[in-house]
Amino acid sequence: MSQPLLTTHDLRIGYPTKSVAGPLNLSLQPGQLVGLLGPNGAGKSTLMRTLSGLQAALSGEIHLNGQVLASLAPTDLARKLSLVLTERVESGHLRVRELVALGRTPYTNWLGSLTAEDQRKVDWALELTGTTAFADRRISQLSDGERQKVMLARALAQDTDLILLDEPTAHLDLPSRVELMRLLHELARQTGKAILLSTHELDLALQAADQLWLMGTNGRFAQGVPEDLVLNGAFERAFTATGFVFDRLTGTFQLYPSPTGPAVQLTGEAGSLFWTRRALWREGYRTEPGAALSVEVQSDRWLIDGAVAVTSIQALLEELSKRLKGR
Ligand SMILES: Nc1ncnc2c1ncn2[C@@H]1O[C@H](COP(=O)(O)OP(=O)(O)OP(=O)(O)O)[C@@H](O)[C@H]1O
Repeated sequence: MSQPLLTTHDLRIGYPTKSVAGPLNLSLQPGQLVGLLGPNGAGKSTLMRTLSGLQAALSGEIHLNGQVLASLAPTDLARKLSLVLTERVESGHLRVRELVALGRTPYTNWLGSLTAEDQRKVDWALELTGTTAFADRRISQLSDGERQKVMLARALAQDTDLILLDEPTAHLDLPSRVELMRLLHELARQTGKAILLSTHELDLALQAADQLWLMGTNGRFAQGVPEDLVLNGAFERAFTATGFVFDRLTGTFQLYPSPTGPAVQLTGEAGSLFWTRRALWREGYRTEPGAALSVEVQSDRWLIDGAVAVTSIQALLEELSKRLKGR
């Protein structure tokens, strides 16, 4: 494994009146997408602000490319690390290319004039984020998803080894969230940059991130490959206080974790089985092997007690309800 880009050493984060988490001994590798997850108030923003130098650590050290972060001058820091915050951009009157070019500020002279190399980096950043087509539009004329990609382009134009994004998917619809996560994953791979993003998108982060940093309540912390954290229970523990039950089999949180209604034996084809189980649980049915009432999921139908076939989950629920009333 290559040298870590960022490490923390017994880092404690928080406020003069309140310690939020620590001691944290973290490490971030180049070329990796890392998802920072945790319930509301766990300390994700506090950690992001501390790692980006916006907020002082309570104690401990952060090393970036082997240098102590707190000792770096602002311009040096801006050449090593870029930060994309959730807040809407104030500069709506700027055109996309102008905003992305602001990413070159740490490299330009006091007049802010761009060299050919700066222009090349801006073009590269627009290209990588798929924003070249609206480079001449004003920021105020973009959708939230487009604007978020432009903010990412600005961070790329800044050409730092580390990019931190605080809830980049916050205002986006599902397709845009999926697209942005996929883009971030590809960018980490293609550019060798380390990307750390805080998010509430548990499902997407589980799929896209190379590593997860899990912040639980009470300062609990775990890091590792997402699947390891699911299998060793750390993922569930980070969210236990939320009152939801995490289903390791499906990687989802259960809204109806322990139904107490009539038992159904459920067998059959995997894909439809998942959705059938979900509908049965919502209606309060328990799914148990050997139950008197049986449902077999076949490719295009559901067979009840080996005899009656229905062709939709709605019809299945109606039929089950009828049968139970008749018992
Ligand atoms: N300026 C502050 N002074 C004191 N405590 C603060 C301050 N800002 C945040 N906190 C507290 O620090 C803890 C962590 O907050 P933080 O905003 O980092 O959590 P978060 O995980 O980002 O939450 P969310 O998911 O809701 O954005 C919370 O208990 C919060 O109340």
